[in-house]
Amino acid sequence: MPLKFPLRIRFFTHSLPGTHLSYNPSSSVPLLFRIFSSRLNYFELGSRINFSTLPNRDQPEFERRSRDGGEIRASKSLIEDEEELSNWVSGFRTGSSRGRLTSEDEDAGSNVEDRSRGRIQEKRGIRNQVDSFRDKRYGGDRERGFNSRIQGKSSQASFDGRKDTSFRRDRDKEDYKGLRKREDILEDESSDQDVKSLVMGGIGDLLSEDDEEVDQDYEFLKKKAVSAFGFDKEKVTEADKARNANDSYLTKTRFDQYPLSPLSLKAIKDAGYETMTVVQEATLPIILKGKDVLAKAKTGTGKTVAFLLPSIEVVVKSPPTSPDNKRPPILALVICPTRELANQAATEANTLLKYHPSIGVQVVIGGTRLGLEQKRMQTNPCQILVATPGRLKDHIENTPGFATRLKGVKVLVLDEADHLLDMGFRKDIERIISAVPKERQTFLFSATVPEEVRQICLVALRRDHEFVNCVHEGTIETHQQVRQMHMIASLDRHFSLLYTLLREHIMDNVDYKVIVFCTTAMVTKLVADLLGELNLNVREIHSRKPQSYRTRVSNEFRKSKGLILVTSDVSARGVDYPDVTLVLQVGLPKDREQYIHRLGRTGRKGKEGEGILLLAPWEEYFLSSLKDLPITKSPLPSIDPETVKKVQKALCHVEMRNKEAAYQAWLGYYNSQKMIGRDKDRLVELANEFSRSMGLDNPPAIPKLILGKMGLKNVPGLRAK
Ligand SMILES: Nc1ncnc2c1ncn2[C@@H]1O[C@H](COP(=O)(O)OP(=O)(O)OP(=O)(O)O)[C@@H](O)[C@H]1O
Repeated sequence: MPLKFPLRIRFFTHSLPGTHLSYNPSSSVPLLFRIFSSRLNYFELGSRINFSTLPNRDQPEFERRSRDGGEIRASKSLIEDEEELSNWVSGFRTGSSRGRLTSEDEDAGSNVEDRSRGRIQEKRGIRNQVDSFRDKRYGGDRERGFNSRIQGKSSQASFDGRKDTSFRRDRDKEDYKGLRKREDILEDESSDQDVKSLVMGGIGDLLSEDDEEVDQDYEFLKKKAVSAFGFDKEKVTEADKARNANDSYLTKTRFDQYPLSPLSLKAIKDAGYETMTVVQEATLPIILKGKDVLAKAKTGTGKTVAFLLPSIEVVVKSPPTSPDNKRPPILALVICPTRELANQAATEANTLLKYHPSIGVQVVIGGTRLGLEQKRMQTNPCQILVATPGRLKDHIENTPGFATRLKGVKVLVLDEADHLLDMGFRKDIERIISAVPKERQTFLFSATVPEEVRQICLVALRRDHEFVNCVHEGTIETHQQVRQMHMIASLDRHFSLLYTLLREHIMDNVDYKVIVFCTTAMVTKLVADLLGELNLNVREIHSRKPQSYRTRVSNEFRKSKGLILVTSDVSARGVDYPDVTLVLQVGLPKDREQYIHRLGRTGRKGKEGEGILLLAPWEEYFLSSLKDLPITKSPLPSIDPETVKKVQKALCHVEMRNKEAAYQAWLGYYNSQKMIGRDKDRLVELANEFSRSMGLDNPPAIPKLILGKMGLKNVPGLRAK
């Protein structure tokens, strides 16, 4: 077929430096997006081509690459939590959301339906998004060296489409305001899994892409790549492996070896940072040269300082703003996926700014009053702004003069970049990037940068950016000094096991500090209630708690010892709690990356730690995604009958409505997991097993509307109300 050949060529050239795959949605048959959305994920050409420009150095454990060609990942769950869903459902009932349900172009960002539809669109139109997004970044100038010169037409069309969408967005501003209110509650966008999974669960099946034709194309492309570049696998030397095994996060390089402001150096010294960490040493010289950077480095190895320090330098070197300027520019913009992380980054920035009194850091996050933030930004110095995406977008659209201030941005940072560029945040990030100048420096940092997200990263970065990878391919992404175990036990034993494991850990560690990760916010609440009933010293953090409470608990946990934090994924990434002795993950993590980030809450700064993943037998398949990590099977501790009784008794004291909410959230979460959600009968059997494990033989009834949205209407074993 004539169409196929050019598609292959274009796809292939995408991995070459300075080239760009173009995609014409009108002609590019489903075959192309099927290749992109599934196979390219595993097409590792990007990771195998090292365009290193650094001279050989044997000390730091990083490698640099030119931009490479991973591809777009399948999206994640999109609905934030039950509250959002039920709000939306009521909106639907009253007809207020109806327009959004049918309009393809609606772009209210936080609308549940938008998001769920977005997931399908991501699969189908992802190439479009990258093209049009890149158009924005490069001002629609197709002559900027991408091979889009050949394919400019289609991209221009999609750019026009975007203009249309933003026009509509303006038109619907009022409507949008109402939606933002709801989004505020959910500012930890896509961090809690609850009912955001509900709607998506039924969609998974539509997204299956196995197809013989795709297989053939994949093989063809792979062969071409290997023959063109003459190698099939990135070489990992013994020296690399030895360095990784050593796993030291500090280097011998001092900060004063670089041309940093003396006042910053003084603050660094006061903070007790003597030498640079690996990622700091690897990125600082490149950033100081003015380049964009995509950096991958293990958890807890100082990425925050790595991006803050050079950002501060940019601010220091910028001319001071006149006091008469009513809209002084924001010079550095740091985006973090969660509120806790944003607060933490701001605190670190303040540490580094100790001797720069005229430079101010402000934080804008959801869950606080917009008006207060507006006032703070207006009355205090605000050259550096740390924000979560939803709230930042809100300010862009609703705070007078804010958009003008953003025009001063010289540095844009995306912390946890892979997560921010994932589907849950993508629209907000697009909006934000379009609000800051194209002429800027951009830094993307994360402990995980899956191949399939790399392509998306390109939309924010300049063509000549550097990829700094401090985790060599072929070496492990987690810390050697963290002992990782998994345990497989039937659901009915999970609560007793959890209690037993915690008790044993407490007995062995006087200064214990444990984080228990649960699948959803409501399951987190249930587990926290249960452990509290069992007289363990617990705190809980998840998206259903008010922000003030979350900040308080987070600060308390940071400082304490002898405490267990039960949490959802709002604490999975970036949060720096020192000296965590154990991370216990109960149930299926959202994906491999989330497992790594959660585990990364222990073993920070070279310290030791322990990680346990507790799964049910039908969740065991997840382990195949961790097979390159040093995680071993652990025998189950024996549980004495007294413990079982004690746990059952404690469960009786947990409020019924919390159990009901946990059941519904559990069902929604696993419904969205492709492997489990596929077979609805089996899913419901498992959910009812979970219900029994809470002591409820009769599973709680679920509103019909919600069952409908989950695609679970009339599935035997469910009770509808
Ligand atoms: N040069 C340094 N020397 C010693 N400690 C440092 C240095 N730089 C940063 N730190 C400390 O290391 C700890 C971990 O840093 P940070 O939270 O930035 O890690 P991270 O790599 O961003 O982790 P994650 O991937 O989990 O987000 C922090 O307590 C920070 O203060």
